[in-house]
Amino acid sequence: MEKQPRLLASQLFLKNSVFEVLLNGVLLTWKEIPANKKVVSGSIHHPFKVGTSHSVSVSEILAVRELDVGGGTNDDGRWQKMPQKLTEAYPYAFTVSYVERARQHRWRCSDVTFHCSDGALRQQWIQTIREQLTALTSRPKHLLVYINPYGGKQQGECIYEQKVAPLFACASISTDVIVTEHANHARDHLKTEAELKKYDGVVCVGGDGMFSEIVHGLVSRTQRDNGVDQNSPEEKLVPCSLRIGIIPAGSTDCICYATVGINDPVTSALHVIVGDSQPMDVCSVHHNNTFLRYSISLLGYGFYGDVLADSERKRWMGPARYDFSGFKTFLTHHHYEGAVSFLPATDILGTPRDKTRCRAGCFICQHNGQLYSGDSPDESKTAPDVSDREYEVGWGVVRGKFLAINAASMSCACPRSPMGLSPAAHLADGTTDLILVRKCSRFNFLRHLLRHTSKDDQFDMTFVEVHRVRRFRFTPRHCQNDSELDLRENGKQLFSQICRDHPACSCSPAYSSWNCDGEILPHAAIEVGVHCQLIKLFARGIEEQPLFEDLANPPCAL
Ligand SMILES: CCCCCCCCCCCCC/C=C/[C@@H](O)[C@H](CO)NC(=O)CCCCCCCCCCCCCCC
Ligand SMILES: Nc1ncnc2c1ncn2[C@@H]1O[C@H](COP(=O)(O)OP(=O)(O)OP(=O)(O)O)[C@@H](O)[C@H]1O
Ligand SMILES: [Ca+2]
Repeated sequence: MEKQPRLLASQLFLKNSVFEVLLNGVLLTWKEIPANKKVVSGSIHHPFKVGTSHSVSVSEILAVRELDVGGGTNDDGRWQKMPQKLTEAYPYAFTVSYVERARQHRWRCSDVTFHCSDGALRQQWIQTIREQLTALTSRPKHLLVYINPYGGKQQGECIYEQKVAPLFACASISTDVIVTEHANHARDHLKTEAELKKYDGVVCVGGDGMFSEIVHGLVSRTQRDNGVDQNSPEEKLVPCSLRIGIIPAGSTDCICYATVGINDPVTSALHVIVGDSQPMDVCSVHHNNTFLRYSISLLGYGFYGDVLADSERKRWMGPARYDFSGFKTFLTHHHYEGAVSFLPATDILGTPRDKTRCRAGCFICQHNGQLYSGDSPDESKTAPDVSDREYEVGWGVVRGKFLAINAASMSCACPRSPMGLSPAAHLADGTTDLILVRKCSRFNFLRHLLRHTSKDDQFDMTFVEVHRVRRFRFTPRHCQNDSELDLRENGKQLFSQICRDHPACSCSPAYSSWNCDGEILPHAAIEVGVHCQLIKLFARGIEEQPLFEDLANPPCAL
């Protein structure tokens, strides 16, 4: 028989008033008792004050602890402003720490301290709250944390020590912390050494690149443990069981921003503590039946590939390198020729031009996710999920000259572009939005880019098309499979020589590079498949925000 949550109701002191405090297994509620109804003596009354009421979901309580009123300070050393009369009459106190929502999806840790005259009553409250927190089985108890000391503004260690570690300690989460010593340290440790059974999740402190390392480590380890060959593009991959938390300390932080709504370390730490879970699609990228990389946010050829390639040489500039290289790449205005073939997702709900957005508890992700990732018990594997009907409808092909070819598996919202590259994309629907920006004038491309910073539709332009797809391939013009790399190198040398000789000419090099979540891929010809809900994050998707906050950011158009 299921154990009934214990119900507790008491009159307790909070600040200078008496409150009716109720715990029912779902909510902790405290409501000020009007002065004329108070039954406890010794309070300092405010007879004309209207009673206030607060509610906190038990699932968002972080911790409860005793408070030593006599000592005058609480656990973290803060001075308690209690009138002496009250501390004498109600010397037993306990503090509940809980999640409080602030503006723009920010979460904060708030404390409320209740006082009573009876030590046994205090123990009963503390014990009952702790029992109800223990019953929340989705909460992590032991985490493996990787810190990239060189991501973003190189603040990773400091952010973790000052903002995150104290919250984990408060919530009784134990951690093993590894400060990485080189690139791919976290990936390789996860892939081969880490004792994953010990942990309830993996947390990375860094940016999208650091997150990508964790995904590669965990996904590769899971496939190896289950005998799945990553080199086959058709292979169904086995989903990872451990959730991943991201404490943002990078330059773009797009995965964090698009799954939480803000890149704020405290908010992310609180999502980890309450044990949130957000499934995410992962794209696998192959070249000639050889696995190259996974992508979770952006696969970009042309503009975003060139921005990244240029910005990697300017890491010393920190996050500003992207603006510098972005401006330079915009002026360069190179286009690239090739063919994009793609398999449209036709059996799903939603299109890239929808006005609705992927938000916490997204119905479209739930619906589309169930189509192929199999809720049936014998279908434990996830897939490059394509229905028979979708195969019959078949592949489309677009050939031409492109300024940019982007595949956004999620919105790619980030502080630079709060709506993202594809505002209606979904985190976990098993598709990616393929955005093709054909060669156009600099002015038109600028109009397109600018729309990423407002609510205007960046796809509503004649030279832009967008398709929601399950799989796609790109073949650059002149590509001959085996000698592609040679061609790329020779091509680059040839073109850079020509352009040096003719600085005024507007010719473009034959090849760009793929930007795969901030890493350069070594091949231009690639094949991509989406694996629906392959990983899970300690997040819940962006929560709807009150209307008044939305109206604070009116759109602008060019
Ligand atoms: C006129 C202003 C237009 C602003 C348009 C901003 C669009 C920004 C869209 C950002 C999408 C980010 C997608 C996420 C990619 C991550 O997996 C990856 C790793 O972190 N980050 C980047 O590749 C980092 C990519 C960073 C790209 C920055 C591009 C900046 C373009 C600036 C163009 C300036 C033109 C000005 C002409 C007067
Ligand atoms: N100790 C280390 N020394 C050098 N590089 C590292 C180290 N640890 C991780 N890295 C690499 O640093 C790269 C960048 O890290 P990260 O993603 O954290 O920051 P960023 O690139 O500034 O931010 P973003 O990816 O959000 O744009 C990653 O590709 C990662 O592999
Ligand atoms: Ca998706």
